[in-house]
Amino acid sequence: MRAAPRILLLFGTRPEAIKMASVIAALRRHAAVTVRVAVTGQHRELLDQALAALQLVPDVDLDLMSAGQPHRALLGALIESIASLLEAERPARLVVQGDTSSAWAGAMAANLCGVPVAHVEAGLRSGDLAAPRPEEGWRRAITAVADCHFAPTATAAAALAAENVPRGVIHVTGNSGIDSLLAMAARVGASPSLGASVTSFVAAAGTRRVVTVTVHRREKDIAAVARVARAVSILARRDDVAVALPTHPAPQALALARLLAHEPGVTVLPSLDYPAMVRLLGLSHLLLTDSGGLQEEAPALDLPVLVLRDTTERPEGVAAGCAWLVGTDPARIVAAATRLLDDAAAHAAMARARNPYGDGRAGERIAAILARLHAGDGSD
Ligand SMILES: CC(=O)N[C@@H]1[C@@H](OP(=O)(O)OP(=O)(O)OC[C@H]2O[C@@H](n3ccc(=O)[nH]c3=O)[C@H](O)[C@@H]2O)O[C@H](CO)[C@@H](O)[C@@H]1O
Repeated sequence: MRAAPRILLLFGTRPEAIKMASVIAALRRHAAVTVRVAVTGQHRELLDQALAALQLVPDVDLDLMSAGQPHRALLGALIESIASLLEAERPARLVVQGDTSSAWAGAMAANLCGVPVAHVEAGLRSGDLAAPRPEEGWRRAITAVADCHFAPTATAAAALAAENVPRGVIHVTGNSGIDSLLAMAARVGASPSLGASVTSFVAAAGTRRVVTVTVHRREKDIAAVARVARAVSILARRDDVAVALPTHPAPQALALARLLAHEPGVTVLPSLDYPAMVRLLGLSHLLLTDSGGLQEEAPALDLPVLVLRDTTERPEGVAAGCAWLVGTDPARIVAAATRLLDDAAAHAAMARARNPYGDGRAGERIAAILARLHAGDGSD
């Protein structure tokens, strides 16, 4: 009797868990493959919060994060532990997602061990190795060792083709983050107790319009964070606005929270669990962010987004009219936000623009391709 080939999915952070969840669920419906899930624990607390919200239980937990660990020490530990895991598990394929250090280390360890790599969310490029660093470099390195590339959009597929990745191994699937978002928005809509940690903020906001702000990119220097803080403090003084500031363990997010903690119109929230974040986004009038995942999610919820970065690897949202790239200049941020707060037609045009990131079925498409690729490779 032939054993079904194993597909190992590996990740370590909150956004990866959110974007892998639908791929894992869809792959588990294919009897021709055995699905194994391993987590690195790269961002322990936020990962665990997301796993719980998604009802996802990993088969293996490498638990590699430790307090005060320098990033380069984490990278070494990741390579060592993932290579040992691959030797023990002997999967037919490793699947990684996006651009985190866990994804990079997984792809490099698999290359070392001769395990083929599939990359979910392939082909994103800012064109600048320094923004975001290290993610832009990690993406390019993963592309170099993968032999199966799941591009979320035609733009991402074209970026891969321009780097000479053969067309036959590039698949345009949509972004799997939209699958999880739509599923979670439906769950949150049906259950008032889900994501209840934002309820008191929402009650206090009353009739004021909610402006949600998140900043956590590690390449942002403190001066850039201070510029964003200045812009947010000006917006928060409007009597028709309530600013929600969910934090993050990254120093940039903590610095922004410190700078805005005493502004009366700003509510600093802890890092929200995924249902609470989805509830907050659903109630927001405007989103200001440097997050990658939030740039994708906002258009699917008809929420205009101002991107607090100078470049983005997600030009589709800007081209579709769902997002404006505003950088970190306070005057520019305030002018854009003021326009969207005061000009209902401008806000409506942005909210109505078509979401370019997917239809909620990316996980199904990715799973079908992986199952087809490995259906014949069982071992005796
Ligand atoms: C450079 C870059 O763009 N890199 C991205 C990066 O991550 P990111 O920038 O998207 O990271 P975050 O902002 O942390 O996550 C976002 C998710 O978290 C939810 N959320 C947010 C705040 C909160 O309080 N509670 C929550 O639940 C939110 O709804 C959303 O789903 O890694 C990904 C994986 O490889 C890549 O895809 C991706 O390119």
